[in-house]
Amino acid sequence: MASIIGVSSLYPSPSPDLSRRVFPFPSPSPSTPEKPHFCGLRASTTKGFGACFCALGRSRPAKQLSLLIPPSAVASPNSVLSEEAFRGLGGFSSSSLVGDEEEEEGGGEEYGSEADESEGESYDGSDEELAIANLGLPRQLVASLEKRGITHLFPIQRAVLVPALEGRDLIARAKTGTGKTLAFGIPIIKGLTQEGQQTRRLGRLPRALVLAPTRELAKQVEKEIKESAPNLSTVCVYGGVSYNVQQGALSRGVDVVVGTPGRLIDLINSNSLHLEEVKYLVLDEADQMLAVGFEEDVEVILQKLPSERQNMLFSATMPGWVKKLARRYLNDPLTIDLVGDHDEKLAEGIKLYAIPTTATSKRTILSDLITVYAKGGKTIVFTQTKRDADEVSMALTNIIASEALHGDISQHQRERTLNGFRQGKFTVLVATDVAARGLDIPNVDLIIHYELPNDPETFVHRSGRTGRAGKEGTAILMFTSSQRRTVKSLERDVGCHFEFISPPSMQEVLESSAEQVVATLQGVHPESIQYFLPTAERLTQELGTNALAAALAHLSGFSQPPSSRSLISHEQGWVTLQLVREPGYSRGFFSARSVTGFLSDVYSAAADEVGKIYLLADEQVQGAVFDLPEEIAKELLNKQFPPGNTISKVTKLPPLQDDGPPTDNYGRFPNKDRGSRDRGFSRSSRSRGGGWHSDGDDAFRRGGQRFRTDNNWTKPSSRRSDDDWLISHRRSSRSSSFGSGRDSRGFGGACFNCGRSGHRASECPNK
Ligand SMILES: Nc1ncnc2c1ncn2[C@@H]1O[C@H](COP(=O)(O)OP(=O)(O)OP(=O)(O)O)[C@@H](O)[C@H]1O
Repeated sequence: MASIIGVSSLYPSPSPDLSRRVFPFPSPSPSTPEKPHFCGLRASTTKGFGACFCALGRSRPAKQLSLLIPPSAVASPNSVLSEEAFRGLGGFSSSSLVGDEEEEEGGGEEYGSEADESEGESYDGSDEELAIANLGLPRQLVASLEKRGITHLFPIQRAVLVPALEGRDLIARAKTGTGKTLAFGIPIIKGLTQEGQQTRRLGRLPRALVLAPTRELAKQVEKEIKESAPNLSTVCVYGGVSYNVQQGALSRGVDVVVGTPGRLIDLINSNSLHLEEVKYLVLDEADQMLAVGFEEDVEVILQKLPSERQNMLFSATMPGWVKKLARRYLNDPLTIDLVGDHDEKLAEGIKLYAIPTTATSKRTILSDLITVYAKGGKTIVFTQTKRDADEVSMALTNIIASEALHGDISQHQRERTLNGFRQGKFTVLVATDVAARGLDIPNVDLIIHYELPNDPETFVHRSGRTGRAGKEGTAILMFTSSQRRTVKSLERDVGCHFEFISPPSMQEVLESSAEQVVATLQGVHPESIQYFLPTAERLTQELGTNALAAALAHLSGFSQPPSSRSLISHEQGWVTLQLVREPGYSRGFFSARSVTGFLSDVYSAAADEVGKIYLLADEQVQGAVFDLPEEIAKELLNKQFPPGNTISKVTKLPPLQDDGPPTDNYGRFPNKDRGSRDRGFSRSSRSRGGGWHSDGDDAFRRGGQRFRTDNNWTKPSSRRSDDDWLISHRRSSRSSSFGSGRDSRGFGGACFNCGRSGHRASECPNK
């Protein structure tokens, strides 16, 4: 028999020899997520690369699908016949899809004739043909899937089904949340179920083995298989928990074992797990096995398996080790790639935003983003380090219920946390990348990359925790100004596009908070309401709608008025003001120095304390916005201004010149300072780990984490002074430019009177 190695998610293959054919391809639409349209095949094979044409089942605009066959990843010319993956479902109805009910229960009535007719022909998929009930699958399987709302195959499931049922070895890749688990699960469940009751003896040895890189993923695969096939015995083995329960389950007899490599090896070595009857091997997230240092363990396990088996390998990328695995352990594998090399790697339905931040403003912005963008739904915030995950979660807890998840948390607590999050007991999970891969948590609305991920793959996997199974979701990337280039690289590498946003305004935060409170109020039990009616009536009489407004304010967490907040840095206690100079009063070139000069003339304390200054983008109007501490701003607004100049507090930022003028060294931070800081952002400083491990027995096995020097992909520690730089930039602008004694020799602004730099208006020679 052949072997199946697992299916992982997606990612652009680094292999330069990957050839691509692009085909119109329907994908699950948010409106009908459960009914993706499938495609048949009009094959063309050129230079050994398989290709298929997928015909749309309806008139929706076609999406692009590519079927990629990297020659280096496959074992023989045969295996590049990837059109096999999309052969009409009818093509195997007479053999592979023979319903086991026919054999076991005399059923199997629902598949056949139509499919038979399409054998060997192009296949124009339709809802009917993708209906799981029509595929001759075990009735129990169809019923349990239907119970979970799974009635039609997803694309990767469709592509894998035929070759898998024919016993082919497979290498597969598809986007996040597109149903890869059932892509291998359905054929395996069918195969095992078909073997009949006689194999269900006590103490039976496992016939299917699924390797997963993390405990959480292993648990999830186990859950998916258990729920789909309650008739089979599925056991999950992983580290961090006692051996006894797992050994007991294995000894009672098992059909499917799902596990992480470390614990699997321990159980094999202790004679608790015997692999000699394994017929199906799935290697899920194969490239991640490499990334967390499991390559040796995986090979040890593969060598212990019977040679007659079917292998399915799911891998987002094809690093050398995965290719070597495929060559060494797979038999003539068929490669199915539903991601492609150049297309967007993110699942559809994920809306992407990017937001510039600084280290100090991050946390305030974070809670506001969650309030405004998650709208009370589930959010996962990804940090780079375990410490950050703890700290961010702690800081959030005062505002929104949140929990941390990372590798230093005990396995039991990790499971409790994940369950609580799944069940909606709290709405914000702050996690390291331990949660980035594979976790399937229903209805996560928002992903926040609190720090940039280490590489594009991690970005895709983190983001892929939302927008699953055809649903919609939002991902927001927080970055500092020096990480702009990395954000651009990310767009290029992932084939995505960010919409750049500003921090939510206080108004938006207040409105969203109120909306969420209103939604919560709608869930209050009518009986509870009765208890409070008399008080509510009295309050309404006394205070009118103010009573309700006060309740909303309190429940929104705004019992006290919101403190002022900069619109530029989003720091609390700061206010953003706008200076506008009327055209008739122009004194030539207007720059940030004009602002500092103006301030020093009007109220020197303001010049001392001014934060970032941005010029207005409006060519017709000379002006700028700038930050001041709240008290100083109040004082300034009470001053008399020279004619033609207005200063006002703004509640929304006007259009600004991008990043301010490049030569702007208001506050004396010439670009060379920035450059030298950037140069300090070196490879050697990037040594700290990302803070997660995948298996307690294999704690802190890691390796393979990569970073790019070409476009600034960062290791966790690269956060170091990047953010600090921004802060010191502004703070030292205060101390160095406008330092003690306000010595005019140290004056870094421009004269308000003549516009030249180096002196104040009071000392202007043209006065
Ligand atoms: N045909 C289907 N119809 C409806 N829902 C499905 C279907 N197949 C799978 N699902 C659901 O879609 C969700 C995502 O599936 P799964 O976790 O297998 O995705 P994945 O591709 O492995 O994602 P990732 O790459 O992130 O690991 C699961 O909740 C699963 O139950």
